[in-house]
Amino acid sequence: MNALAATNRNFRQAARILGLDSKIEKSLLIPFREIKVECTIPKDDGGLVSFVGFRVQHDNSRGPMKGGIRYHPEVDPDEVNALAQLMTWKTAVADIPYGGAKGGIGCTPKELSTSELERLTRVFTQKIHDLIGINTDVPAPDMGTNAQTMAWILDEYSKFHGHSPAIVTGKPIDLGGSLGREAATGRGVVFATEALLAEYGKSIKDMTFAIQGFGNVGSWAAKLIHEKGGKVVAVSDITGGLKNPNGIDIPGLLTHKDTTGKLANFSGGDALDPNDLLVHECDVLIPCALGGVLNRENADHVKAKFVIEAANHPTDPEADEILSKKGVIILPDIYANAGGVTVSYFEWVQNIQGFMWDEDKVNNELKKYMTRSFHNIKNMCQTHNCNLRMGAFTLGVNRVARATLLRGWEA
Ligand SMILES: NC(=O)C1=CN([C@@H]2O[C@H](COP(=O)(O)OP(=O)(O)OC[C@H]3O[C@@H](n4cnc5c(N)ncnc54)[C@H](OP(=O)(O)O)[C@@H]3O)[C@@H](O)[C@H]2O)C=CC1
Ligand SMILES: O=C(O)CCC(=O)C(=O)O
Repeated sequence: MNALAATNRNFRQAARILGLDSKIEKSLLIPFREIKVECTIPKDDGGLVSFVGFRVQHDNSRGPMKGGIRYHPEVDPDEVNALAQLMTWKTAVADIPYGGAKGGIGCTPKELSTSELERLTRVFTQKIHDLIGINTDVPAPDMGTNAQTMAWILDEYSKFHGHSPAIVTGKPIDLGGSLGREAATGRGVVFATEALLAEYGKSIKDMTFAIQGFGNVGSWAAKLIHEKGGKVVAVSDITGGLKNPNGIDIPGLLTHKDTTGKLANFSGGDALDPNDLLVHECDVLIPCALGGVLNRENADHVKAKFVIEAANHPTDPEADEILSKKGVIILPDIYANAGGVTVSYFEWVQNIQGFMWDEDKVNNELKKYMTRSFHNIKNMCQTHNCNLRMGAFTLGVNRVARATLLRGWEA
């Protein structure tokens, strides 16, 4: 089942639990707008190369649409659609005044030079600049993009609309980015994990962790877990995996990845086949890379007792069912990774106010939002006798449906 079919299925199940009117259900399934653009750029060697870029704006009933832009070879319209819809439920679960959107370009960023990436980002921005805006649709980083990508979008957008720092979040601090945004998704994952473990009388220091992906989200999650006394026993990126039953030296590994660009060849552990990371012995598994990685092929072999979905849509519905039957507790993506968009919201607020918060304020507010959402999800689980994924979906869908109804349909 592809990401869109899986996301639609979860949404429909939540709609059924909530007894949602079928007309509202249908209107929430159809995205507000789907944009597909051709992006041709000159290569450094003088040749031309063409890419396809997407921006799907799913829903704006609760506020401007919000979501990252992904650069990855597997970006396709269905996946972007699913990720945009997930953003709508995520912003509603976090109770921040946004709708949902997502963008992407089908490319392999590691095969492009910095100048080629800059040209590609600028061409994409030229094609969509009149369809995004600080009160309509605010992009941010996702897989394969970063603060520099946001700086190029800000600059290109500002050529058409005047200086507009609030047009993107996750931008460099020097251009109005928020302190704490770079770490926010990983930090939110840690706050979410703490809230979940507390329900079982456990804390991070009692647990062993396996983390798939060591980019923005995975590396920050690993660092913060390590600082809290948790034992990270396995990690992986595209280049390979690493295991150490006594706990990996995460600060050392971060330095190694910074210097070499990869996890491979780090001396503080044994090599691990990256495909085995998800079924490695641990208490808590945190996928922080691609979608669909937990599926019917591997779900039955997962050893973890808890799965924290830091990636978007890492668990397909078949795996969801297998893991639930095994008693594995899954903290769903639309809550677990909401720390990023929550601090994006703080960044946007700071840009609009023209006033910068200090990092402690950002982190303390983030903890408040993550803790409050966890308790709201738990209440939905109790009310509807459902698991955490359906608790989060019903919470988000209900808020969006209420906003949609209140706004009405009069032309
Ligand atoms: N950035 C954010 O604020 C947010 C991100 N997310 C989600 O978190 C996930 C990760 O995003 P982010 O950290 O930003 O992305 P990055 O591009 O910074 O990092 C992605 C990481 O995944 C690794 N990776 C890719 N494919 C594989 C694979 N097959 N096996 C193992 N590792 C792999 C990459 O390896 P390598 O380093 O070798 O390239 C890299 O370490 C995505 O699902 C994203 O949608 C969710 C909310 C917010
Ligand atoms: O920070 C944001 O606006 C969006 C982050 C994102 O793309 C996500 O949560 O999946």
